[in-house]
Amino acid sequence: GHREAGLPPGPSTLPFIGNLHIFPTQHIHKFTEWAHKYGGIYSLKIGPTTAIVLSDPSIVKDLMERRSATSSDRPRMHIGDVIHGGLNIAFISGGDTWRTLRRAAHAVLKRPSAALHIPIQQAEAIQLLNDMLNAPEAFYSHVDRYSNSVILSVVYGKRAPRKDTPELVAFFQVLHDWLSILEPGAAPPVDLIPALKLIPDRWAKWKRTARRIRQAQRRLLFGLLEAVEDRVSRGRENGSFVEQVLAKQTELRLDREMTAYLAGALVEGGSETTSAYLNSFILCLVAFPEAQRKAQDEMDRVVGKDRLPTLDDLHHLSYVRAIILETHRFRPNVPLFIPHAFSASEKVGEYIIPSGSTVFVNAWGILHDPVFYDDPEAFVPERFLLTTNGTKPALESPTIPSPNLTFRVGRRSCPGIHLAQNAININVMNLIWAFDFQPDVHADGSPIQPDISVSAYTKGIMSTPLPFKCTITPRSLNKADIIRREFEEAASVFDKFE
Ligand code: HEM
Repeated sequence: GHREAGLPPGPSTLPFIGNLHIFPTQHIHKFTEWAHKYGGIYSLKIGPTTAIVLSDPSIVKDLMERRSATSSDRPRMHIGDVIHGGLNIAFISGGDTWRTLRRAAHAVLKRPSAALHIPIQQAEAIQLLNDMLNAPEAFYSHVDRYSNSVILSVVYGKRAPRKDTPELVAFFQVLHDWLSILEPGAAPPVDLIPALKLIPDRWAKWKRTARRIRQAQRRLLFGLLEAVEDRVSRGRENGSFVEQVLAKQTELRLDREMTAYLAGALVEGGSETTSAYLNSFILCLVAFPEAQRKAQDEMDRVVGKDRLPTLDDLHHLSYVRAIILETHRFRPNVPLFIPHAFSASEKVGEYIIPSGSTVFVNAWGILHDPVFYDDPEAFVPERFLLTTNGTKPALESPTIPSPNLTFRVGRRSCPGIHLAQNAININVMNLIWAFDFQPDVHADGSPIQPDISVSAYTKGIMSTPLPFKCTITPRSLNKADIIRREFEEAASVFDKFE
């Protein structure tokens, strides 16, 4: 389609590719290059649909916060609706069902509720250290196991001690199947050409695939739910999300169907995001040894060598806090957010945004904007010691981007933020305390320069470092002993989740 009058400017129209309005296939920096050329608000025409990209924090604030009543929808995703029956909190429109799911998610994920999960997060984090000690070359998959296991414990009270734990394998197989059918080209573009939905089943393979995925997902979600109900009936509660929701079902107005889908969506939302961050953090440590050394020095000064750090220590670790924020800024893991959609048309200056347009919040572009950050392409934790937002000193811009931008703006903000931040804080401190992270070496012993460019990360909604190698060694024998001892002690926490 051509660009209608009144739309913000943008690159020439893109070819007709199914689902591109939901799953960008371009690398994130492309969206930012376009922002440099066309401005803080521009449009993309993708077939008949319009996407708006926001890279200016004051426009983001205006549209996504002040006008959140009309900017909190999600783009239509027919195949997704067929699979989850309109019950996936992250992908459905902002109507009553979403509000009910959101209220329940918030009830069990707000800051004080999230704090109840710290013991299992800590125990799992100790297993992560122990796994890295025993098989450092497999660190990447230890991190994946860690974040999958924690979220399964938090949501269902059932952990995954190994990468091949059946619940874990089944969950992520089904998740993978359903996300891959949404990828551009995997199915015909039914959202762009609604008539395609009318093609009878026998010629429409996607319909059969979608039904098969739906059935597999339901077997899994209800199986996990039943296991919790069964445990509760035997008086063996362990504080999981599903237990809390079951206990408050009437108050939260969640039926069994909604409970099952909400739990599933939280596991989906909470696993890959956390591991993406932690693996990205490790890559940054390897690529920026100077920053790693400064963080270790601070850790040694504040915590010492004879005990593991705790969450309370973070108040005294300003450089560690800065390195956490700089990792978010430098390589945000959800760089374009989950696309929103407008439920009514809106005017921005002289532009008209039609109802139904997709909106991408270009968090990557904002967090790399030289107007706000000195030397934005460099990894400089010190910027967060200079100013709380890491932005240039004495900025007079009315809207200075917040480092929390990687989690939230407006009504669809990440409900898992507290759980995620606790996980990140615990693990970052542990890793800095425990190990040296160094580049992998060539056969002759010379270091292999780690690739920290955006092409070392996945494209699309999630930006995760592609598997990479590095050398991980404990910083002392005593620390290795402490890790082994703490791991044995963690068994008493694990007991309740096995
Ligand atoms: C490093 C970790 C994480 C990051 C960076 C992150 C970031 C985000 C972002 C950017 C969004 C989209 C916001 C929007 O569209 O406006 C989002 C949504 C969401 N996140 Fe997270 N998240 C993380 C961890 C988690 C965890 C641990 C959970 C679950 C416990 C979770 C559950 C969700 C859900 C359910 C949504 C959809 C909300 C809705 O559409 O109403 N996330 N997250």
